[in-house]
Amino acid sequence: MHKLTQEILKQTITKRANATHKGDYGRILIIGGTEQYGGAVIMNALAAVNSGAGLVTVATHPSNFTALHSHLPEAMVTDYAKDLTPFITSADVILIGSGLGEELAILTATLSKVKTEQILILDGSALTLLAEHQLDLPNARIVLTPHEMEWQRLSQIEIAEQTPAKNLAALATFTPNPILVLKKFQTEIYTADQIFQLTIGGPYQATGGMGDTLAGMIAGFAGQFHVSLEQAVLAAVYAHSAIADDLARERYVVVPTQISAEIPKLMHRYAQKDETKTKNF
Ligand SMILES: NC(=O)C1=CN([C@@H]2O[C@H](COP(=O)(O)OP(=O)(O)OC[C@H]3O[C@@H](n4cnc5c(N)ncnc54)[C@H](O)[C@@H]3O)[C@@H](O)[C@H]2O)[C@@H](O)CC1
Ligand SMILES: Nc1ncnc2c1ncn2[C@@H]1O[C@H](COP(=O)(O)OP(=O)(O)O)[C@@H](O)[C@H]1O
Ligand SMILES: [Mg+2]
Repeated sequence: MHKLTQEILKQTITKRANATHKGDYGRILIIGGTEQYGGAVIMNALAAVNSGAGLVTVATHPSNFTALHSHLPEAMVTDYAKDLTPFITSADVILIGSGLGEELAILTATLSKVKTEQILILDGSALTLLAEHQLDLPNARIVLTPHEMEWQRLSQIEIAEQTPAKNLAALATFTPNPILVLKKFQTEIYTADQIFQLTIGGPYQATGGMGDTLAGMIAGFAGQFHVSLEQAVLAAVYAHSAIADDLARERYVVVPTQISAEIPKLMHRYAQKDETKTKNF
């Protein structure tokens, strides 16, 4: 198992070229947020925009539009119950599932429209629905972001039995082969043949919305950095907990929206690598 270090951020976060525009930094479509769980997509979107995503559209229940815009006027919105085909077609990255609740039809319609070259991140309720209804994954570049209970539902491996060998074997049964971000204390990231472990982060992150924030960061990094999907995912996972650790030096708990507010500062430090060699992150 490879331990993740800040090297992943040094390798991934680079200075932006001057002659670029929002179209160069990823078109992200976020789908989720029932009436009850609107906060989940707000946290996805806050994280994606603060990670540098060029254009973010949120397809959600209309009751969430005003709250989303009051937090984030940068995001566009659409009703998730309408035909999302044009939004799906034009997206580089689709993140579906945070706060999606029981909206199975929205999930299956999305899975049927995703194209091979697109990045599809499945989080939260999408993972539970996948497991409950034994849905097939579409042919796309897929990232699964379950916590241990969601992975138990998907893999049928009890939490106490979730060893690296068993997790890899379960992952091999998925087609196409996804990247698995198994979230917990010391999150593990599984690719087809390698396992990476996060050794930073801690229980000050145990707040609802922390995973929604991570999913938005993965979307933002994957849409923006021209590195492998695996590298973008690893960098987002590391950055999320590096910020939490830094904030936790002066806080008992770190809340998800505080993490999003700090993302541009962390990215700035890594883009200025040579001036920050002595800093913690
Ligand atoms: N403000 C919001 O709108 C929020 C919406 N959320 C959404 O709510 C839906 C349900 O997600 P939940 O995760 O709450 O519910 P789940 O029922 O999927 O999982 C939570 C259960 O798993 C158990 N568990 C065991 N190991 C765990 C681990 N390592 N990490 C987390 N839980 C573990 C918990 O004790 C709990 O009983 C998702 O779609 C999620 O995105 C949550 O993100 C919370 C915040
Ligand atoms: N004790 C802990 N130590 C380190 N990280 C934690 C701890 N508890 C939670 N986290 C992190 O917080 C996030 C929680 O994700 P998740 O359960 O999906 O949250 P939510 O769905 O409420 O947004 C994951 O990234 C997880 O690794
Ligand atoms: Mg979650």
